[in-house]
Amino acid sequence: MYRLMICTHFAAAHNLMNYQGDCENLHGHNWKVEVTVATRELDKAGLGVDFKILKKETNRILDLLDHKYLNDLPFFKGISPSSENIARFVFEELSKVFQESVVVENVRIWESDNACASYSLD
Ligand SMILES: Nc1nc2c(c(=O)[nH]1)N=C([C@H](O)[C@H](O)COP(=O)(O)OP(=O)(O)OP(=O)(O)O)CN2
Ligand SMILES: [Zn+2]
Repeated sequence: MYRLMICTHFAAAHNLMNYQGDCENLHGHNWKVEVTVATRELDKAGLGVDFKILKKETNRILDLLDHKYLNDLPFFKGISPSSENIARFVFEELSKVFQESVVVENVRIWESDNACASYSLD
């Protein structure tokens, strides 16, 4: 199995729902996003998936979040826009993009240099 990972980022505002503390107030982050996909097959160029395509498709999804107030977006209606739920959103959207031979394994969302959450099917 080949595993590929790309890193990208977005910036947005949010406030956690049902949370008591600073993070219930409006604030923002520069989130770092790591996406891992797996494939058993390589194309004639020796690529599992072109990193350019993986970045482009991930960034297309992140554009839905970038410079937005996450709590206002349809996906987060009634769902707290935590790093966990952002990871699930990116995972589910990206999983719609690729054929069966390319499996999205993990999406990791870094909220700061020292705190991250990830989502995978396991
Ligand atoms: N499991 C999670 N815990 C928290 C999340 C989250 O998404 N998943 N999010 C937050 C808040 O968004 C908050 O902005 C982050 O708070 P905190 O970790 O305290 O960030 P700081 O920058 O203040 O970190 P320090 O290391 O204390 O400076 C909270 N928890
Ligand atoms: Zn936050």
